Amino acid sequence: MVEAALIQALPAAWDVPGSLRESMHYSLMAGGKRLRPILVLAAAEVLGGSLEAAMPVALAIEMVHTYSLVHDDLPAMDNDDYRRGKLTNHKVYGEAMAILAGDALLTQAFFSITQAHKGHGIPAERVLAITEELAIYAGARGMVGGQAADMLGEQGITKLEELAFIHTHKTSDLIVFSLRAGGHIAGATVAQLRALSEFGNAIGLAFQIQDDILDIIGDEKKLGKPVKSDEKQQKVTYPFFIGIEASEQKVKDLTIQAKEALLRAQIAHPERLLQLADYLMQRDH
Ligand SMILES: CC(C)=CCC/C(C)=C/COP(=O)(O)OP(=O)(O)O
Ligand SMILES: C=C(C)CCOP(=O)(O)OP(=O)(O)O
Repeated sequence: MVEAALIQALPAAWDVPGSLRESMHYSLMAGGKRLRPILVLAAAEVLGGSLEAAMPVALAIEMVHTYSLVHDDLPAMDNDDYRRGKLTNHKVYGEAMAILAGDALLTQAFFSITQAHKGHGIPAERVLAITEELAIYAGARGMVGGQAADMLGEQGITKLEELAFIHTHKTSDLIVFSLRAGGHIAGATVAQLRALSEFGNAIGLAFQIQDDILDIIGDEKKLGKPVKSDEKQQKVTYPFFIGIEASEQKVKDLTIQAKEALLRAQIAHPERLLQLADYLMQRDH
C-alpha cells in the first residue's frame, strides 16, 4: 500500500523542474524498508483508525525520513556513496540538486499531512496536532538537533548518556512521531499516546543500536549501504562503548521494555505493533 501511494505522491501534472522531480523520485522510490510509514499505519490500525486516512501522514514521514538520508549522505555529513543499494542522490544528481530534493521532500511532507483532513475528513484539530508534532520531532528539538549533536560530538563523546541523547533525537524521534501520528488519526487518548511514545522511544533506540551492530557485522549487499562506515569516521556507538554482545543484549532488553509499555496501555489488539518490535530486533537487512 505504501509503495503504491508513494508512486503517486508527486503527480506528473505538477509544474516542477525535471531534474528536481527526478532527484526527489529517485530517493523516494529507491526501496527502503518503509518502517516509519508502516508504524503510522499499524498504530492507526491497532486503535481502530482508517488506513486510507492515515496514508497521507505515512507518506509524509517517509518523505521526511528520505530527505534526512539524502542530506546525511552528503559530503558535508557522512559522505556516503551508496544508500538503499543504489548510488546516493548527490552522486547521481550533484550536491545542489540533492540539497534541493531534500528541502522539497521536507516541505512536501507538510502538504501531504493536510490531505488527511482535506481528502479524508480527519478532524482539523487532530491534523493540527500531527503538524505541530512533526515540526517538533523532526526539527531542532528533534531529529535535526540529534544530527547536529552527532556532528558536533563525533569523536568527543565520553558518556553513554551523550550517545543516548543523539540516538533519541536522531532516530527515535521520527519513530515516536510515526506512532503518535497514527494514534492521532485514530483519535487516541492521552494515555494511549503516552504508551505509543514509550514504545517508540524503546524500539527507536534498539533500532539505532541494531543499525550500529550491523555496521560492524552486517552484510553490505543485504543492507544496501557500506558497512564499517562508523569505524572509518571514528564514530562513537553503543558497540564501540560496551561491545557487540552487550549491545545485542541491550537491543533485546529494550524490545521487552517496549512491548511492556504497550501492554500496559488499554489497547484491545496491539498484536501488529508487537510483531513489528520483534521484526526490528531480528532484522539483518
Ligand atoms: C537532519 C538529518 C540530515 C538527519 C539525519 C538523521 C539520520 C537518522 C541519519 C542516519 O543515521 P546514521 O548515519 O547512523 O545511519 P546510516 O548508517 O543509515 O547512514
Ligand atoms: C535511522 C537510521 C538507522 C537510518 C536508516 O534508517 P532505515 O534503516 O529505516 O533506512 P531505510 O530502510 O529507509 O533505507
